[in-house]
Amino acid sequence: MILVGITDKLSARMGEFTLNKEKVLAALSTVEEPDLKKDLVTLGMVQDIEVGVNQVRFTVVLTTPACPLKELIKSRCVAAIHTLISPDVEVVINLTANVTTAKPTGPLLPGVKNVIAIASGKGGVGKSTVTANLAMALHRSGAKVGIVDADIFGPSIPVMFGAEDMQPTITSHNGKNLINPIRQYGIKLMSIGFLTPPDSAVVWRGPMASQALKQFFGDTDWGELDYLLIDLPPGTSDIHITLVQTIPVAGAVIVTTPQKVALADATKGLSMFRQPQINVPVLGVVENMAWFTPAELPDHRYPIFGSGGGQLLADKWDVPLLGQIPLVQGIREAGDAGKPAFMEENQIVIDAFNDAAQALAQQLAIRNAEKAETKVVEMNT
Ligand SMILES: Nc1ncnc2c1ncn2[C@@H]1O[C@H](COP(=O)(O)OP(=O)(O)OP(=O)(O)O)[C@@H](O)[C@H]1O
Repeated sequence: MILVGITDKLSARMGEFTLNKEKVLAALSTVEEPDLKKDLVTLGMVQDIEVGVNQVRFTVVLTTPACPLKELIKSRCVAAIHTLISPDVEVVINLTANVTTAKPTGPLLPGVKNVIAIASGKGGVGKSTVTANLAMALHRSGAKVGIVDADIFGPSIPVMFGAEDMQPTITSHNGKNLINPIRQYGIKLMSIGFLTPPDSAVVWRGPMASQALKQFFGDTDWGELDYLLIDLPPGTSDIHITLVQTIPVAGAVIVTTPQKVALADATKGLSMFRQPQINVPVLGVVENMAWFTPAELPDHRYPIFGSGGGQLLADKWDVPLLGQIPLVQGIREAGDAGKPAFMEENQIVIDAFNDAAQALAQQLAIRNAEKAETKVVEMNT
């Protein structure tokens, strides 16, 4: 966070208006954070006010660098000062972010602010693709991001990040050996794929798989992260239970494709998080392969898997539709080439993942402001 010196005592008398820190605070206390429904001053989002001659500078600390409302908040701050103090004041706003968390600092993942589970009812709907590209979009916005590939039986994150030949190193911290996650394209990654030889069939029994997942949290040095995305196996499994019992999960995202058969499965996946003994808030639905857009006709949308399914699912469970990702050949090609499609130059793809990432970060900020502390789920199994 950039800190600027505070000149709280400086007040400048300009023509018919007085400019001082108190007046600026009073004006900004009329600006509501649209999602959190409280004013910016009460929320502690205004910092480092500096008053100069006919000019005011201050910092607005957002709840996420991926905030989709940044420009709106900025323009409302300017409008409040112009309306309540004077239209002649020059307003300079520095936007920064401090990602919020509802997670207590515990022995596991002490520096990780938000753990987000990415789940799907059915296999092959593009859950790993969505996870990889959401991670890239959040990272580009300025957030610190990691991915745990919890798809123990079919890990695809190493391939999607061109990291299948990489092996994590081990470092000793106070006598304890910790795994250093792989770092690729600015994202920290951990996957069972890094610990087993490529092409070897991994035969894991349930308890072994759960044990491996626990290591990704207990024995991995994640450092500081704003968002740790967990790419879960499709459906419902022991891995899901292990996850919520091991670490506090802030929320879940359900990835689905629009057709009826996928929705029935997605409903099962979603309802699992809503079960009282699991009780992980569902942050929303991402509809993948929402329509087909050919490279040579970027304005065309062919709803080959039907349309409106994601919205239907979201409405049924009263959660937001976070985004719709088109079926684009380049997304598949990029995944196979080991570079998430978000890094390529297809603006349609970049916009789709950016919108979904912003909506996700926004829902999480609302969840962190409204809901109780994130807890590990305790169950008698
Ligand atoms: N929007 C898209 N456009 C084009 N291809 C896509 C899209 N989303 C996913 N794919 C491709 O579909 C295939 C399956 O995607 P992915 O591996 O992400 O699915 P998954 O749900 O994680 O699968 P699994 O059930 O094996 O975990 C991959 O080849 C991927 O590149």
